[in-house]
Amino acid sequence: MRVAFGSDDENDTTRAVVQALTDDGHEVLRPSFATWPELGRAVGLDVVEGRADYGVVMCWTGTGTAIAANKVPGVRAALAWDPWIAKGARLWNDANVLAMSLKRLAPDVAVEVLRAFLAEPEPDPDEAANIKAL
Ligand SMILES: O=C(CO)[C@H](O)[C@H](O)COP(=O)(O)O
Repeated sequence: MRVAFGSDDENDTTRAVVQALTDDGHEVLRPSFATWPELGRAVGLDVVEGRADYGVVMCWTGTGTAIAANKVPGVRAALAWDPWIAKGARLWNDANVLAMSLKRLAPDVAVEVLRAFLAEPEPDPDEAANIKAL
């Protein structure tokens, strides 16, 4: 898949996420930005304008980039910190952008969260009306 990735800082966790995307055969897009609000918007635009299938945004907390991405119409960004939350974001919310904290997730946990998010191909049809109402 094509995954747009942006992070406002770099550490072992962000490097592990990018490495996992590459190892898993995804095409990684790296939009340019200066600030974390721009980062969320740039990744969100890559998704809604069709350059990427999914987005991954990271900042110290994950929250700011999630809010910024969610300001882009059509983006459903979810802040996730464990694989179950990430899976649920895809399954029950049809999230198209994953947001994670680069400070609070260990590299192996962030990679597990990432893989859980990208492994869930289709939302639960029972949630279609709720997702449409978002
Ligand atoms: O977590 C964040 C936003 O939610 C940012 O990463 C954190 O606030 C640091 O930003 P800056 O380097 O611009 O001060």
